[in-house]
Amino acid sequence: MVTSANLGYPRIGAKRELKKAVEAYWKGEIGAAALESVGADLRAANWAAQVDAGIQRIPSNDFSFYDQILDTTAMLGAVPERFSGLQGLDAYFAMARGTDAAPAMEMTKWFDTNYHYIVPELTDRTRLRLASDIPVRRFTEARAQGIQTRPVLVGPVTWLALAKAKTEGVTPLSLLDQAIAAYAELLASLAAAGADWVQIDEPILVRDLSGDEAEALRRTYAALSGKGPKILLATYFGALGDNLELACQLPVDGLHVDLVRAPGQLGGVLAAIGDKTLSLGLIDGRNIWRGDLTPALALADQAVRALGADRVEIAPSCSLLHVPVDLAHETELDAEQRGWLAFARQKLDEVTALARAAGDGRASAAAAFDAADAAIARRGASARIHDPAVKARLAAVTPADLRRQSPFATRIKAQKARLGLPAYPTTTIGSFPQTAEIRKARAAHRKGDLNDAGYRAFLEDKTRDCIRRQEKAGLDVLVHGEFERNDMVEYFGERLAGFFFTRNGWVQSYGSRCVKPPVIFGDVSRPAPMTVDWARFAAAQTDRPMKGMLTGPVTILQWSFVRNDQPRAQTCRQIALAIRDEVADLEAAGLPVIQIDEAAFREGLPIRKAEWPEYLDWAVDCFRLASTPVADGTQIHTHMCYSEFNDIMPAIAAMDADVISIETSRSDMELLEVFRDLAYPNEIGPGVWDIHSPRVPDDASMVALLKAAAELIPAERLWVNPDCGLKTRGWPEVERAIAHLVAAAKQMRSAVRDAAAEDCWIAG
Ligand SMILES: Nc1nc2c(c(=O)[nH]1)N[C@@H](CNc1ccc(C(=O)N[C@@H](CCC(=O)N[C@@H](CCC(=O)N[C@@H](CCC(=O)O)C(=O)O)C(=O)O)C(=O)O)cc1)CN2
Ligand code: MET
Ligand SMILES: [Zn+2]
Repeated sequence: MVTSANLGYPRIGAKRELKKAVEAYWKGEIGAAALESVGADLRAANWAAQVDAGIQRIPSNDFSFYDQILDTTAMLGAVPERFSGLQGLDAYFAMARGTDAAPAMEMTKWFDTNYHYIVPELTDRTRLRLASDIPVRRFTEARAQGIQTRPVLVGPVTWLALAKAKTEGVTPLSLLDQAIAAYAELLASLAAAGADWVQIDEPILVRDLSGDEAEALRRTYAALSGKGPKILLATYFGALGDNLELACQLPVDGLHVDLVRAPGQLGGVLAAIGDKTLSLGLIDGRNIWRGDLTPALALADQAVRALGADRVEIAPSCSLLHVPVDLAHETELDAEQRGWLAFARQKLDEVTALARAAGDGRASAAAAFDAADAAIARRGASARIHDPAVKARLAAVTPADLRRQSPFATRIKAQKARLGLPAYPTTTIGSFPQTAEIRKARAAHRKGDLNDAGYRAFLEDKTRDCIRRQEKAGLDVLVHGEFERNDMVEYFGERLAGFFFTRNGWVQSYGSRCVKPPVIFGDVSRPAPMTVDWARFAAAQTDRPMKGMLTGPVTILQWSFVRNDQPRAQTCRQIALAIRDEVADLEAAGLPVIQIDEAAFREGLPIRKAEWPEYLDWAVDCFRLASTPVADGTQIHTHMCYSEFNDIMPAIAAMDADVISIETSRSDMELLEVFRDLAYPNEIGPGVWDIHSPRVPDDASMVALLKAAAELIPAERLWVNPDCGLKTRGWPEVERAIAHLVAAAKQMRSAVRDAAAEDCWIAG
């Protein structure tokens, strides 16, 4: 028999129950017991759905109130000292979100996904130990419901590899022995509780590994094997590549490989796997397209022939955390498009159909296979996918379309003359608080309870108010606030041809925050301007420079579910042309500054270094294609957040934006050393306010960050701005923080003036 398995299920709930409960807990509206009970209900419902689908290996401990890496950090007792006064859930959430007394821990992207994890912090005083038995409690909880689960653990080597050492001389791997001891204790408890298997995720096996990391993997699994339940080592998001032998030789009982991203690795894995069980990741856990079951079955058959049915499992490529919960809730999609899709719940059915067919022949799951074949064929043949005009326009793009008229040194003079800004100009990243009132109005408009004129008037009011507040605070370059946007990608998806979107296709992005990625199914074009009306309206409300606000092509690509019938680069170029038209229209409407956000530029980087140059080439070209149709005097900004940028600085420079605003405040400006070392030529706004935390920084802390920045970057090239947009914050904290931000810029300006006066004095 071939076994059906799952690696992880979305925990937010089909109706985002977890988000609502967690946010209610933060607001003090419900207590810890009520929150725990929502968590228990979600887990029970998820287990039931998997039993119902016929999944035989069902995960537990894939649930989390915020993030599974943070859970592991707490489990290993690696709570940073600044949170030591807090207990239980309050300590846990404080680590993620910060408190007035203790800044939050860093947050960054999980491999190449739009999921963010909380970065573990290690110091010379960190002592790892098994500080929590949550995985055992979850296992027992499922058992009480009659379900034998396979607990999921983040692997110790991946956890350490993602951690950041905060004191000199500490390297994460120096804590390996402590981690191994904690995991050994945990595995023993799981075995005692009745667990026969555990799944340990070591996705770092698809990265370029250092020799130390490879050695750490060997040491860890030599120590953990045979000490408790059987171990399935899970790898995903890519090929094992040069780590294939290593992965196959580790003394574990099973190995999971991603055959959606890397189908070509099956032969090599079969040759090297020895007597392990092999879990085949055949259903795409990163996209929403209906599975192409026939070629997947060919791979499964190959594995069964080589290993025998009893040693083969069929699974999604990775945890289903990265796809929406259930297509059943999409009642407004047209029948054709609906037939193209599979969300988490549907993917479970695909897994069981494949497992049955791999064990008992295709005929045993004929209906599922015939339906899948027909759906795939219909999608390929759909007339809605192809637009000859888009293809022709793309073919006609020339190198001149990728260049500004003049080099930066010339452009910046024209821009300075036009904008007349002070030193250390202040601005924000675009969005202002998306209050409950705004979301309610948008929901009412969508339902038809608020008509177009009423919604428009409401938004005009909010926009005017936002501009007044920015003027009052004394900001230099203003924004309109993005109140008309549900999300910076979904809004554009809704206005571009080649996209459709879902009503309830939510995916967790970080903590309680979710996104509803639009679906790119066909050639992309812009039927009409998307932002020009609002930009023009906003510009007319003030004498100060107004910044037009767009999302860039790479970010729209990265945060959508992308068609899988042509290379991503091709799709991205089509989006770039659409944004290029919008940029030209904003310039024609008189906007002197246009920001093109590329928040996901780094996230799109392939996991393997060997694939970086190709990606960076087309990603930079796409940004340039989108951003270059303007005159020298129009200032192009870009914005990036939430990533480690150090290793892609030359590409960021090659984008040639006049100004880049970039997230830095949680990492103490260390990023700017790279800007300095590379002699980054253009202007930079290093974020001085961590907007992902409710904590309001004072002006002194911002001045300290700016002084650190001014040590590294010439003052005349520095801007003052937050780390990211303000949509998740409330107005009271925003008003206080922007007042501090403007005050900090003024203090820096007076320092510039004093220095200038001193120069005069010396010269005189
Ligand atoms: N796509 C994307 N990826 C990203 C980011 C991003 O901004 N967008 N930023 C980074 C991550 N940061 C994020 C920051 C904020 C949110 C966020 O605020 N998400 C909102 C949803 C945003 C949204 O789509 N809002 C819609 C729908 C809101 C809603 O829930 N409406 C209610 C009704 C209104 C009500 O009564 O509250 C409903 O439909 O039930 C709107 O404003 O219209 C949330 O979780 O709550 C997400 C990610 C990286 N990745
Ligand atoms: N302009 C966007 C905003 O301010 C950029 C956000 S990047 C995640 O919200
Ligand atoms: Zn941002």
